[in-house]
Amino acid sequence: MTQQPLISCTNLHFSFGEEPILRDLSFDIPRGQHTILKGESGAGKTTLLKLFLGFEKPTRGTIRFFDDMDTPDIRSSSAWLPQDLDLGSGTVEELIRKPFTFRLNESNRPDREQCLSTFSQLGLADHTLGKSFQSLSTGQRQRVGIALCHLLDKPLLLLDEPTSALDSLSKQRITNLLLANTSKTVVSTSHDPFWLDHADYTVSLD
Ligand SMILES: Nc1ncnc2c1ncn2[C@@H]1O[C@H](COP(=O)(O)OP(=O)(O)OP(=O)(O)O)[C@@H](O)[C@H]1O
Repeated sequence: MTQQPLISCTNLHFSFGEEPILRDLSFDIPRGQHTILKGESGAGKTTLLKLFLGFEKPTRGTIRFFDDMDTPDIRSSSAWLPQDLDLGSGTVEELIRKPFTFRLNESNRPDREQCLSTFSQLGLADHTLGKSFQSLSTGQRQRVGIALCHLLDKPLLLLDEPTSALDSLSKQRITNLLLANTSKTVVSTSHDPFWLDHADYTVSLD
């Protein structure tokens, strides 16, 4: 029996003003799999993730979330890694603890050992926790964001170009951390041949 998808898009259109971005897209996001949205720069990959998150609304067509993934709830059920993540000012530890102060995430609040273990799996030194987030390199910021997505432990991960600033060892580490868990649905955008090799499905926006 074919499993019900987690997200289903039907005849999806999206325009910014007069500028059409997405035209008549229909596809499913299968649960427990890694789907990559691919397409040339400007094709609308980030925009599609924002439509999933409800930050933008389709001009026409529908996005249907199954099970507990109702549209108003999508942000509670997902961890989002934006491109060029900026968590603000403060130490890495202060900033990654912040989302766990919300009632929604309280039950997943990690202890220091869990934070350090996740950091270590991503090749981030222990002392990174005490550093100012603003002082980190782009690749370190990206890995801190990935650590946070992992620690939030949500059923859906929405990752915008998660490997764009990373070397091959870091890419492998992310693959091991995020893609080994088949209970999670991962949707990412990418141009990266290494990451594209780790897709179960791809959706082309070209
Ligand atoms: N807020 C906005 N207002 C108007 N146009 C926008 C806005 N955000 C994005 N666009 C336009 O929508 C198009 C798609 O942008 P998007 O960021 O989704 O592309 P992308 O496929 O993720 O590109 P890249 O691979 O370069 O990150 C681009 O032409 C962009 O200029």
